[in-house]
Amino acid sequence: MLSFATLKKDKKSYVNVPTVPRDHSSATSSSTKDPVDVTGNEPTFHEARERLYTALPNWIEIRTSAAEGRGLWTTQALKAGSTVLSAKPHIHTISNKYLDGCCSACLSHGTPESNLRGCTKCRVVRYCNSECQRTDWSLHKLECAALQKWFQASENIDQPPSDAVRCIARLLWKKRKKGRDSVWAKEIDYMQSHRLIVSKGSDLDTKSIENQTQLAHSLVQYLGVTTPRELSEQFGIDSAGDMVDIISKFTTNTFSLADPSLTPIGACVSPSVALFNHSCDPNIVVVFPGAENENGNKKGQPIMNVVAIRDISPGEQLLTAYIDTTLPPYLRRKALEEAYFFTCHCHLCDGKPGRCKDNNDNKMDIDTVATDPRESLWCPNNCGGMCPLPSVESEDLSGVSTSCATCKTPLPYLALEEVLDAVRIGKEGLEKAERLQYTEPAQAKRLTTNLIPLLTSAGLSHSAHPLLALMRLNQVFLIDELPSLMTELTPADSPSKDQGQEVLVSPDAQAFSKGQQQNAQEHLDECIRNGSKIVAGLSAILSPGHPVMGIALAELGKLLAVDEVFVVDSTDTSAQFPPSGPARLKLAYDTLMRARASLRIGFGSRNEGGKVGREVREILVRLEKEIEVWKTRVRNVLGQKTS
Ligand SMILES: C[S@@+](CC[C@H](N)C(=O)[O-])C[C@H]1O[C@@H](n2cnc3c(N)ncnc32)[C@H](O)[C@@H]1O
Repeated sequence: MLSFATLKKDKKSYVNVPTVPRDHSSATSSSTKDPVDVTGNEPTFHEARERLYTALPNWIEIRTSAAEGRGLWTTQALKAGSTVLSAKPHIHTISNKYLDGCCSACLSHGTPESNLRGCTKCRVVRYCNSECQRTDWSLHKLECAALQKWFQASENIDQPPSDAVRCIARLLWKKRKKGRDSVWAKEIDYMQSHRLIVSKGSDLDTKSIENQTQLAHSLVQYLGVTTPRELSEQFGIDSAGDMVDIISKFTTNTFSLADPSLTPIGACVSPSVALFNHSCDPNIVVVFPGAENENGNKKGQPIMNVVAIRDISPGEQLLTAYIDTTLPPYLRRKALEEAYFFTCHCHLCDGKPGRCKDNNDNKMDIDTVATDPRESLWCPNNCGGMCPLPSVESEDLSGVSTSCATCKTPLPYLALEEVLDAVRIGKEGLEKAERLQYTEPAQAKRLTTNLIPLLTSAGLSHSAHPLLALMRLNQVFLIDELPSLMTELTPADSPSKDQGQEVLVSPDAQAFSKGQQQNAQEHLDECIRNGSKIVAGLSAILSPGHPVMGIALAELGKLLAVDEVFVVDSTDTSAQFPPSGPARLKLAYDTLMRARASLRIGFGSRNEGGKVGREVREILVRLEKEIEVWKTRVRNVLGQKTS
């Protein structure tokens, strides 16, 4: 997902921040109140403010509140799809998993043709070309030496240090290069740290302390310093507290670096962008338009774009989501408390969907509270409505009942217990499949494939957790395994009549056996069915302009636009999904039109919906031509019949 998500998995933090009421009304402009005592450095944030955050346009105000610290407010109206700001991250790193496949400077994915060239000294990072290598050299030369030493230190080590260690090291090297008094360094110094909470925390969990200690040790080893004095002189880290501070700043303010299809490929830090606070119903998103963006930004300079995903009024706070907002409230709350030390009080978290006790611990009728699509069941009477599902984790469920919010048909108590058991099994299976997806993909795929029917037959809606997450993971495997037969078909081929059959067979597909053709078609259709359920699930949760929505629609539209192996030559395709022939082309066209509209918001209209938006536009042009060919063919057939 977007935002800070992936790195958080590596670095569970220690204590929960005390719950504080959300109080925007008390937010003050930065000119009247300093925010948090972030560093103790002089000058104070208030004095330094004038020189800092030049990436922010002047119509964005920094205000502070007791509950949230600093945040950003707009003083002007913003249209959905408008770019709020473009910032060059202070630092970025490609994660270990993508080092071989992405250019470490401009983030472009390597292709067999482009052949990313590896650094011949460290043999860890890769670049598109010498221009990208040059752009990164001033930092990579330090990194390169550190990586070589890292591998020399132990023959058994064949992995670079963790993503977090590599990113913090780049940050410290660059800070040293820029100078401690530079604006660049001050912006880092003034980033929010939870050092005080962390240091005071009495109920730290041991695993987190171990992780943090391990991270600090690896960092010191990687930086190549051997004495506290070196650490202090070279990097301004004078004590263990300072070390906690820099790690905390990093984990609190780091964004996932995503490619144009939203795959998280690394981490980056931008102090200006880090000033946006969190909401589970965000009005802005942070996206990375890729190397060739509309501003003519040169390769080798990744850019973060902050985009409004709905119309925003003057005076509203600009809020992004730090976590996956398709998760149900109890999981979002846990993720935010563990990683960011706050309890979210956005309207979705305080709306109490899925709860069966009120704030005074009184049992409520589950159907009297709003249905959260993330915790919902289809109506047992099939009226099309939904029943709210109590959260599996938190509450005493004895005697709790639920019924359809539309027709009020109750779900029998025993059935509810069975559903909740299925949800628990699904949750455990999802966690396991997520852990195994890179190391043992076949097992991860098997898990998702087996659990989806279990949860579907339990009545979970497409948007419910963990069904939606399982379908999304399963789709990754299905698309990966899309038979080569499908991808080998050239898009412009038009099907030809197979003698005496009710089907038309693509000429390229004729090179394959009938069985292979059937399997390929069935596999493609399964991907399409799964993709359309994912789109339905996401639509119930995300705003139409959310980039995740745009990418899911684009993926589905592209699958529908893949040439069929068999085209069912029948006029009655109403019962069949996905449809075949012209009906399928039409559905592909409509889906891609929706994708385009969504991408033009989520990735910015100025940017034509990003790289995927531009791809979609090209496919639409091709589909228009194909639809025209079908129409002409139908006109010709009709003409022959009447003459
Ligand atoms: C990336 S920083 C955001 C900027 C930060 N408020 C500052 O003053 O620099 C993330 C931190 O801001 C605070 N924060 C962000 N969103 C919040 C929210 N909705 N409620 C309470 N605190 C929030 C939390 O302390 C969190 O760890």
